Amino acid sequence: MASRPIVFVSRSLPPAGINLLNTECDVRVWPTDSNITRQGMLDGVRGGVDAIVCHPPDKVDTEVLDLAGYKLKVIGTMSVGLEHLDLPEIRKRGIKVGYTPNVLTDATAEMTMALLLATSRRLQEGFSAVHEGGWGTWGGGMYLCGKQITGSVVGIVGLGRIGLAVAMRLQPFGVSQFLYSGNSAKPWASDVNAKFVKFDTLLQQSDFVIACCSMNAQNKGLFNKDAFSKMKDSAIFINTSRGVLVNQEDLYDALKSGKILAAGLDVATPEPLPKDHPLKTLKNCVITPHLGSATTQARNLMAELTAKNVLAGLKGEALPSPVP
Ligand SMILES: O=C(O)[C@H](O)CO
Repeated sequence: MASRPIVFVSRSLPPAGINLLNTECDVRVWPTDSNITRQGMLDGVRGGVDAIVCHPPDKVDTEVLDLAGYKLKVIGTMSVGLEHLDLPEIRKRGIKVGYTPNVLTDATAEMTMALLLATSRRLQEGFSAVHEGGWGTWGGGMYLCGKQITGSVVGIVGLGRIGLAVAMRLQPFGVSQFLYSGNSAKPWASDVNAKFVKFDTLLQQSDFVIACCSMNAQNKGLFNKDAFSKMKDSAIFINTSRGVLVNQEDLYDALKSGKILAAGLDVATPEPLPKDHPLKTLKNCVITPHLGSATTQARNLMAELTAKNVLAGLKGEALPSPVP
C-alpha cells in the first residue's frame, strides 16, 4: 500500500480542516494554540513533508523549504494574508500555494463594524464605568457622548473585498459620502457610490478612516505622524488589516494629544501587544486580539478550504483557491 502523504500543520486547525486532512494524510500538528516558534517550524518539516499548512506569521522561507525537501508539493495558508510566505522562492520550486480569501470577508467586515461602533460610542469607557465604578448620570447631557455615523464621511483605504463589505454594512447607517484610496479606481465602487480620491484627500475629509488594504512593501508605516496630522481632530481611525501599516508611537501621540479622537485596532505590532504597551493605557484606543476572522463559521470555512487546497495539490489537481 502506498504511504500516506505527510502534512505539517503549524497551528491547531479547526475540525472542518483537520478531519478532512486526516482522511487521506498523516498529519503532524504544532501542539499548542500559541504562535509556533521558529525551531518548532524547522523541526516540524525536518526530514521531509508533502504539504505544509500555516498561517501568518509562521514563516515559510528558504530554510523551511530546504528542510521540507523535494517532496513538498503544496502549501495551504489558512489566511488571506501572504506576508509570511516567500512566494518567489516557493514558485521557483514549483510548489503550489492555496489561501482563503472570500470566506472570511463577512466576518472581518463585521469585526470592523464592531470596532467602529465601539470607538464611536465609547463602549470601552462605558464598560469600565459599569464594572469598575464611575457609572455617571446624564452629566449635563453630555455624559460619555460619542460620535454619530449618520451623516459622516467614511474613508476606506483599500476598497477590496473587505473594504467593500464594510461600506455595504455602513450604507444603511446613512453615511453621507464614501471616499476610498488605493492603487487604482475600482469598478465595484459604484455599488456604494464611493469616490476615488488621493490618500491625503481621504485623510483630510473623512470622519472615519478605515484601513482595509492588504499589506505590501510600500505601505509599511503608512499611518504615521504626517498622516495623523492631516486627519480631522474629530477623526476615528480603524485598522483591521495589519499592524505594520501603523507607526504605533505616532498613533499614541495622536491619540494622547487629541490630534485624533479615537482608534480601534484589531491588529498590532507585535501580536500579542506587550502587557505594558503605551497604547493600552489610552481610554480612546480600543484594541482587540486579531479577531477579524474569528467566527465559528468563517474559521471552519477557512480550515476546510485550506484542507481542500492541500488535498488537491497533493493529487496534482488544480487548487480550489490558488494564490493568483
Ligand atoms: O490574513 C488573514 O486571513 C487574517 O489575518 C486571518 O487571521
